[in-house]
Amino acid sequence: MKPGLRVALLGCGVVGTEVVRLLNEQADDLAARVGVPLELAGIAVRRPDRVRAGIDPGLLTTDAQTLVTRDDVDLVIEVIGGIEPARTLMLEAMKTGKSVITANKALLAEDGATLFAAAREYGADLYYEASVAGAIPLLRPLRESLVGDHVHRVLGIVNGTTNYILDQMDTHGAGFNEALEEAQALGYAEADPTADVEGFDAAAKAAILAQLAFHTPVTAADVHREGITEVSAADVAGAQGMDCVVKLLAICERIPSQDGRNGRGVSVRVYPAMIPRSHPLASVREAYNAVFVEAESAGSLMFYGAGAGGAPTASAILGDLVAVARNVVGGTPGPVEVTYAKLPVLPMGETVTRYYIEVDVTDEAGVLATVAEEFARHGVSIQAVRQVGSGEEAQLVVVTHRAPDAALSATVAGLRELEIVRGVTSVMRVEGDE
Ligand SMILES: NC(=O)C1=CN([C@@H]2O[C@H](COP(=O)(O)OP(=O)(O)OC[C@H]3O[C@@H](n4cnc5c(N)ncnc54)[C@H](O)[C@@H]3O)[C@@H](O)[C@H]2O)C=CC1
Ligand SMILES: N[C@@H](CC=O)C(=O)O
Ligand code: NA
Repeated sequence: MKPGLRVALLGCGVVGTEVVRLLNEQADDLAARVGVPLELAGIAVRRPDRVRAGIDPGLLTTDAQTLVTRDDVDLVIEVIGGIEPARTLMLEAMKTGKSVITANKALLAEDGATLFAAAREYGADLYYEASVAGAIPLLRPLRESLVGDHVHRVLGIVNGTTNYILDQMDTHGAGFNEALEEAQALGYAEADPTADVEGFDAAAKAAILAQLAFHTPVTAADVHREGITEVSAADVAGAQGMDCVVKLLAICERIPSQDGRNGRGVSVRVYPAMIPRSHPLASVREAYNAVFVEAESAGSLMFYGAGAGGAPTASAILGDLVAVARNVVGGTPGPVEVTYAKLPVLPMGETVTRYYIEVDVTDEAGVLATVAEEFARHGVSIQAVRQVGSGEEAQLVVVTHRAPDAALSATVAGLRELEIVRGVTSVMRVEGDE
């Protein structure tokens, strides 16, 4: 057989361990698929003394910098996570002509431009399927299969940890912290789970998706982000009362304009929202992910599968590894990102959404009219309103029609100022309906 391609692995945690296992277990098949064997040249770790079953201790090093620049290394897999030293290591690898495979959405969403520029400059491949929606082939379809189409919208559940937590709260009445601990134990959560529960992880993925879908530069800082830490048992119960379920959604939309096909700009946002139980996303349980892509000619496509966890993520990495290795063997580099469209990312206030609002009110004549007037004052049309309880317990539950988010939040602020309002107890956007 021809000489093999030598692979450096950076990081050997939840995902890295599974990458090593698959590389070992599937060595013969991978060699047959690529045309040459793939051999592990070294594994950069922080704690080399830790016992790692099935891993040759002779491969371990704490010197990642030297590993990525070694002459006998052809390809680099980065599964350390975070911004530094991951960025420097990947840049060093590409500078020395090595292609890179990464699962690092945080870095791609913060400074993908630098990485893509280096890939272009040094003729290296940069593949990152594992960075969004774990095992689900989603980036390659956007990057290759759909690159001849015109994508209007990408919408879905892209964070396994938060979906696991919300699912446990909905189906078992579990508490937030208890469900988060389970998700961590199952290997779904980021090293710092704040990235999951505050929506940073989903926002990074939304930025990557929007950039690919709309061929326009989008970074994590452009994404409107709300996490699930404020989602209470009462919100979940409120959703159940509406025959809805709460999901953390990532939504990337091209906002139409009167003139011009590209649209006025794009809206990229992440927030918990109610969706009807009849919606396909409502049945996405545990740490699964699901994403709809709506494109002009292809129509609506749905991608579903394991969005987190060591083995599923390693599957996406191995897929990229084989693709990149084939490119190296064939001497044909993979696709290079283009962000020619330069569409503005529109402020959240201009995005059109719907709200579900629960208001504690004094139970007296004219209250409904006063509340309705506040909505009207901001040009927000009410779709449905009902009173729950009476006397001290009186509550109005209002669901609006679609309106600019700025008008909806101004309405909520106005409601809080009304004398007859004792408190606004739940505010949540409603998606997947109307
Ligand atoms: N766990 C999951 O379900 C998924 C993770 N990812 C991404 O994959 C990457 C890795 O995630 P996990 O494996 O879950 O994290 P992890 O925290 O389990 O593993 C990261 C490993 O890198 C090591 N490390 C950190 N700095 C290092 C350095 N300078 N040199 C050598 N080793 C270093 C850590 O000691 C740790 O063992 C992250 O970018 C994450 O966002 C992507 C999709 C799913
Ligand atoms: N922490 C992430 C891991 C995959 O990207 C998640 O929970 O989805
Ligand atoms: Na993926």
